[in-house]
Amino acid sequence: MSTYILILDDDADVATAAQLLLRRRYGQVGTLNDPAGLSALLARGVPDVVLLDLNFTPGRINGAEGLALLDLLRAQARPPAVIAMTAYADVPLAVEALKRGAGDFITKPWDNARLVAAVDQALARRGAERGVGADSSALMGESQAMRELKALIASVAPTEANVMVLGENGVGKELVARAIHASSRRAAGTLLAVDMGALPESTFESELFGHRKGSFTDAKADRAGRFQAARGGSLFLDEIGNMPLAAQAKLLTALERREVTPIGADKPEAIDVRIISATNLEEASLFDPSVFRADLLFRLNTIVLRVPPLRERREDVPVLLRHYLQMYEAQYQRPARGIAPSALDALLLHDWPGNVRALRHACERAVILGQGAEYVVADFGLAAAPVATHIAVARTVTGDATLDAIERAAIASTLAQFNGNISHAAKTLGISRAALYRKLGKHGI
Ligand SMILES: Nc1ncnc2c1ncn2[C@@H]1O[C@H](COP(=O)(O)OP(=O)(O)OP(=O)(O)O)[C@@H](O)[C@H]1O
Repeated sequence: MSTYILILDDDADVATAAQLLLRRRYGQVGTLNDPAGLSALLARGVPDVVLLDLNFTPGRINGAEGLALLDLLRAQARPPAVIAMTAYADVPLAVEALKRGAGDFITKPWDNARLVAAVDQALARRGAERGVGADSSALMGESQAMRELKALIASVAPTEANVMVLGENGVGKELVARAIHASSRRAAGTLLAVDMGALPESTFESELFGHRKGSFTDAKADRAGRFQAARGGSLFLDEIGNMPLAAQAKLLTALERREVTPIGADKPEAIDVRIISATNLEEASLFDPSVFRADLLFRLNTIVLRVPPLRERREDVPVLLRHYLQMYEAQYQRPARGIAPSALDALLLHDWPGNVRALRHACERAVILGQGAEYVVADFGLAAAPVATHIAVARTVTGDATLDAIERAAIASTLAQFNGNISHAAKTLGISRAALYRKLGKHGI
């Protein structure tokens, strides 16, 4: 999850200067010069930190408009950390902003080091806030598979063993990595995530191991690599299966020697990180030497955790639906609604090829688009669900797999497949429309 910082300032030059400064350190840094665009921007995603000019509109220096924006930001379901800014050393306004929930206050023109320190502190505060709720919201699900996974995490976390997390896209591998780090002895350090699949080969060494100023044309200053930056913490190497073989060799050397040599440095530096890696590759591919080096695999997979796809733990679907629907209802300030029974059946039946991430997106879509008193199947925008596992679903829904329960699951699934179109569903099921209506009545669908 990358950091998203927003700078709200009507002075485009000021906003751009802050953006250039912060972009060197943080993930995504956006600017907004017109406060009218704030609501639309928040609907697309709430930033982690907002730098808010309190004297936003030229000519209005009482700060009322800035404070109104601050209220809007603080009213979000997961409010961003706000750093208030003003061109005037206006102490009463600063105090008012702090009272209304701004976490910090700086005056313009700012000192770069002070601004960066303020953002760092804001992120740390937000991380701490997130941490409190995270344990309950992270890794939800009480299926047998999830309970076993959580038990494994609890026993593996306190060790220093390298862990490899396997699973399809969107199953929650990064959440598992975060849970391991959070319960480890390194929890006070950072967990730094690196997308190994997205690292270009040309910058691989510089990114991971760092470089010395002047060691190549773009090396304008010394730069610490991710290994050094994660010192005392954990390094999450994501998409490890997509690394080119040459890069694998360099990573292996670093892990074997437990040291890295920044480009242009004359001596190596010791590393102090725990490696948690993840891939969505099938295990068979990992054992294929043309894809992955066996010696590197051996270094990384001291412990292997497998996160099962959602279709193998359908019992977790209702709790995940509830969680994400409630989250987006709060975020988009929409009324709380229940799920129509036929929609729940269809959601349980769905194979979720995109796993929890896809379920989360489907919930967001339903909250935004849903118009009725309850959410219906069409709100979730599912692709036609393959009718594969009626028996398993019937068991999940009713606790047994009687012919009746299986029939109900098959009907619900087929209806979902055709977005509720009775004629199409009846034709596919090989019964008349009238017969289908009777069965809908019988099953209360
Ligand atoms: N058990 C869970 N409980 C709550 N949310 C979950 C769970 N598993 C996954 N998610 C959510 O689903 C999304 C995808 O999770 P995550 O990024 O951890 O998956 P991933 O396996 O690392 O994905 P990828 O392979 O695409 O990198 C995130 O928004 C995450 O919060």
